[in-house]
Amino acid sequence: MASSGSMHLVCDACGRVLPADRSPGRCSCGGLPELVFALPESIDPAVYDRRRGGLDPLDRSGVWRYREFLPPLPPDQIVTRPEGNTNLYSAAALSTWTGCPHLLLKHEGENPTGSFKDRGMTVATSHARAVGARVVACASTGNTSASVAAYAAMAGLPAVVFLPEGKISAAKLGQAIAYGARIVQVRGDFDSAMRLVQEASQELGLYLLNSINPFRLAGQKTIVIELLHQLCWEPPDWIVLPGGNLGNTAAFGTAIVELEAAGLIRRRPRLAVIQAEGASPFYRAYRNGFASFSPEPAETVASAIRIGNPVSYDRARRSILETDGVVEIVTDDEILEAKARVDRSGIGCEPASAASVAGVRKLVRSGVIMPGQRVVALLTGHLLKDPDTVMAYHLGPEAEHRPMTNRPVTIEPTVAALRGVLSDVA
Ligand SMILES: Cc1ncc(COP(=O)(O)O)c(C=O)c1O
Ligand SMILES: N[C@@H](CCOP(=O)(O)O)C(=O)O
Repeated sequence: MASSGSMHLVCDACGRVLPADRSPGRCSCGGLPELVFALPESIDPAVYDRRRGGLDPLDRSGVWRYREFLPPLPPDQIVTRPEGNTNLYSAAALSTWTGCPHLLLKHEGENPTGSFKDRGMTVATSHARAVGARVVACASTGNTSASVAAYAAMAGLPAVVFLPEGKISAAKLGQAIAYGARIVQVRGDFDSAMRLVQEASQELGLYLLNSINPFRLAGQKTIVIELLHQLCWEPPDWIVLPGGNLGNTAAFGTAIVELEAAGLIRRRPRLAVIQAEGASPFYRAYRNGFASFSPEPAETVASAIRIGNPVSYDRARRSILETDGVVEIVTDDEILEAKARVDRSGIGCEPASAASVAGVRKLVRSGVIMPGQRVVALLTGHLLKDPDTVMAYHLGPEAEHRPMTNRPVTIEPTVAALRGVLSDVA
């Protein structure tokens, strides 16, 4: 690989050097591969302002613009749409509902395939191409498979995606089908699909594109880098994000430490990771002081974070410790109400994303987040990712007990009939 000389992989458990010229998998000791490359000791932030307005395809990407924090890969192998450049929003109704006046929402659903996964996928797929991978693969609750399928198609690589049968949204399945991935439905949950794909990638030589792959995490660091750039390098007090397989939690901690070391920020924002109550192994470990960790069966309406054995548990624990972070849980009802409110604000998101907004509200109510603090909550996926949940919320059997519901009406094609249903507004 032309420009990989200054990069290598080490096991984060035993320190062994691992090969960087193939799919980065677990070390034989079970540890996870960590990327090591030269990071900037200091950097003039003006370089990023200049690149933001540039025409170079790498400068236009909200990932590759920050390439000083990415592993060196041959530019001619880079697969990019481009990604990132996602907006920060405020909404008065959400500030009121959460009790957090200084709340911003960073919408990662604005990425090319509708979720944050594209930020990691551009880096990992480029590495896969640079090392001559023949087939790429992932296990997925839906978003990773959509992103893998799209980036593999752009790279001209076959993709195999392992999905828990019947457990991902039709919209996400439709994306993977449309982009041309080979779909393998596994009888079991996401965690069993994840186990299978790790075994299969070793046995069959598939290049693994899940977040166990540190090139994925390198790309996902740019969510934090870009948001701090948008805030003129003045960190918020909190960054609040949903936690599933915990790749983002891992990547965010690394990004914060690296940005501080490079002199771009002078203090660390705290991370608050929000899990669904029914899929909360990380929360349980946090509550026992990280003394032990046990995987558990997972169930939640937020299918994207229906994960009971997160691969990046150890990395994420480090991020919480390094940022004085917290982990909290929210119920499915809280997630659904938060989603309805984010949707009604005109911003919209998928259910797992709304966990972060529900989490802000809970953390304000418990006094962990102070009302005067500046908070950025991450919206991880687009509203259109999960229309089934929208329909169930607004039209399903529970609808009449839910806040913010919106039921379509059907009328005869006459103005008189219309008057009858619009009398409160027209
Ligand atoms: C929409 C969405 N939100 C949140 C998550 C959780 O992110 P992570 O696995 O990085 O914890 C996922 C997938 O895992 C996701 O697809
Ligand atoms: N929600 C994820 C689960 C897999 O996570 P990954 O970050 O390890 O790929 C998905 O969309 O599949």
